[in-house]
Amino acid sequence: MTDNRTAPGASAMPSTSGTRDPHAFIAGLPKAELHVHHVGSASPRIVAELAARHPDSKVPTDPEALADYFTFTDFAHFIQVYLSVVDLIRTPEDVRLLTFEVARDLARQQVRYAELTVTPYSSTRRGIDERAFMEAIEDARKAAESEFGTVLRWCFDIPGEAGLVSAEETVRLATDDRLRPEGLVSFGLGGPEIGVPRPQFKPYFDRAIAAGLRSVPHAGETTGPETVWDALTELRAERIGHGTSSAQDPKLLAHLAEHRVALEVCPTSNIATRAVRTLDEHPIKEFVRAGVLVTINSDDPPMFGTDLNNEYAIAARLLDLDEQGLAALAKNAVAASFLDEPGKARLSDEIDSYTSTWLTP
Ligand SMILES: O=C(O)c1cccc(C(=O)CC[C@H]2O[C@@H](n3cnc4c(=O)[nH]cnc43)[C@H](O)[C@@H]2O)c1
Ligand SMILES: [Zn+2]
Repeated sequence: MTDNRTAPGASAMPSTSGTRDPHAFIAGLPKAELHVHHVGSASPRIVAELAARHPDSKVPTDPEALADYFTFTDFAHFIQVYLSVVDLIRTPEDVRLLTFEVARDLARQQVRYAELTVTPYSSTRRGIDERAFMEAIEDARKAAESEFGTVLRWCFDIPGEAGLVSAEETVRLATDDRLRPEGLVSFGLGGPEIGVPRPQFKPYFDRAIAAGLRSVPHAGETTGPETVWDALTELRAERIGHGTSSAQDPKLLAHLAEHRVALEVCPTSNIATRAVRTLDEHPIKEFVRAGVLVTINSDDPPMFGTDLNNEYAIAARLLDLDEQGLAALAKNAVAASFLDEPGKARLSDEIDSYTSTWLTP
């Protein structure tokens, strides 16, 4: 096991099962977020502002009503609600507002670097001009970096259930040199997995990879480990979104560990969409035990009533981590990110120096 993987119990510091409360440490810990959706990050504050611009929307704006609205019966219900929030984003100015405000919320949690999953198809098909869409996200990315110091990068994902038309549109937007945004680093696949086999997307991933993008599909969130194998062999995945069901296949876990294919684990999301019954049944421990590179992420934080700091606190409890263990987890995300090597070294050093200052009496 390399030193940037979490190894519960490997650290000399007292664990979170002792008296230490990890929340303050986590709040200040510099972090990278690798699995967080653009629209799924719209906080009640952002939703309220968008809904005020478009009062015909059925999305409630009162925070209490919104909490009820964001309670899901299953994954299909989650997607239905998700798409109602997508319907609130109608103009390039809405896109810019959403992106900039999402960056503000990330920066407040000491997220220094985030790969934000954006679904351009959902916006262009609703009539937003493609060039204006790209300009809006890029403009917000640059403004956020200079105002908050948080670096954003994009993952363009295919909304799988919308079919191959959406795959064609997404790969076109991602690879056309006149449109492709500077911040784009990866290509993904989201939405439901049941009835949406991964192999059909191979030609689109091949084109994206040929254009220099990294492959990060969702897989094994709501279907079995065979979907994760498909993502690896057909879509050449370098990281897996969720990958929860990998725990059912020891050979798969060994493969992920050997090839350093990181899992983007989002514990609260898995409970909210009913992919996993309870947090205590979450397979994160099995992943770590098998030597898989585990990263902690928030997915659609306001929709799931969480944020990245809370996901780290959950991981600390499930994995019995102390400060060193949490820092190792944060460094896993840096290692698995698509930052360049100097960027990775800087952020890892920042995590180390924060941790040693914190632990110095
Ligand atoms: O935009 C459309 O018109 C459209 C039409 C048909 C189907 C879809 C989708 O399936 C959109 C799904 C949307 O969900 C996003 N997302 C957010 N969180 C997750 C997750 O945990 N697992 C999978 N997908 C997720 C994803 O980025 C898609 O954009 C859209
Ligand atoms: Zn996701």
